[in-house]
Amino acid sequence: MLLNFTKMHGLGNDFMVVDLITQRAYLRDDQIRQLADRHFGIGFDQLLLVEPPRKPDMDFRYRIFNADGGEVENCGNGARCFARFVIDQRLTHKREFQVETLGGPLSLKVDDDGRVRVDMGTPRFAPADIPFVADRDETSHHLDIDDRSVTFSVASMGNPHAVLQVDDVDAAPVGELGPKLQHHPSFPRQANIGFMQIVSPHAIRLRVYERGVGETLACGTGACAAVACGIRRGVLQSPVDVELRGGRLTLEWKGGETPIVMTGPAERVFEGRVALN
Ligand SMILES: N[C@@H](CCC[C@H](N)C(=O)O)C(=O)O
Repeated sequence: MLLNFTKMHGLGNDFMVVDLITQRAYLRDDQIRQLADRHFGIGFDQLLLVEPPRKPDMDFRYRIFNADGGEVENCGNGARCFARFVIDQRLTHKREFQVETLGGPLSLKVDDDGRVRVDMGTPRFAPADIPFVADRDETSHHLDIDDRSVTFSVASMGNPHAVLQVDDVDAAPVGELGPKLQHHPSFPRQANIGFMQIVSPHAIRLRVYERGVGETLACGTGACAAVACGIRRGVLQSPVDVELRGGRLTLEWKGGETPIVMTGPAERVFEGRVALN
């Protein structure tokens, strides 16, 4: 069968977006891995599926699959692309709408300049919510990896994150320490590993080694987790500009039970049609 799709990106974190409202398809995890392959497939970090809502108060169901074929709870850059996609495809006439994800509901709003604001929900820090194996909810945790003690904070944005503070993000051991911490048994569902350099209380630089993908050019939920952990530790103040390898996001968080709000771009790259084997 032939499947219509749109290739999009949010700051270089790239997506295959599939409308499953006007067409029907089921993608197996081996098919997702093949499509995600940058040499033998289309190439993407995540597959985003646009589906009808299952709950009456929601506009759409937003499903996310990593390049390794695993379904995940949330994707921030994907949420902005999702919002642009449903408007461009005329699947809604609204500029502001609610979507259900595996990680909970999100509110999306497309501004007149095309940038998208996403209410990403309330960050959670309790170890059980990540999930992370620890006795207590603390702002910093430690693990021994290869004979050195690694210090980090943890947060859930629906999906699991660990955030390490580094002096120079360009020199950070993202490709070496990222996978080791990500697969540590203390993270039973693995985690996305962020390396954060603090530039000022209102600006950070960030690289993220993502679960199910590896290092990406940007991670929206990783940006939310880094800012939330930094504000909770008292080293950052809202609003915070987050410079990722693919560009910049703005994050606002008033703390406590309030939602974290992310603003950034969403770009269409091309339309295509692919045969599913
Ligand atoms: N790139 C995303 C996060 C995608 C999911 C993540 N890899 C996970 O496994 O939780 C973002 O922009 O948030």
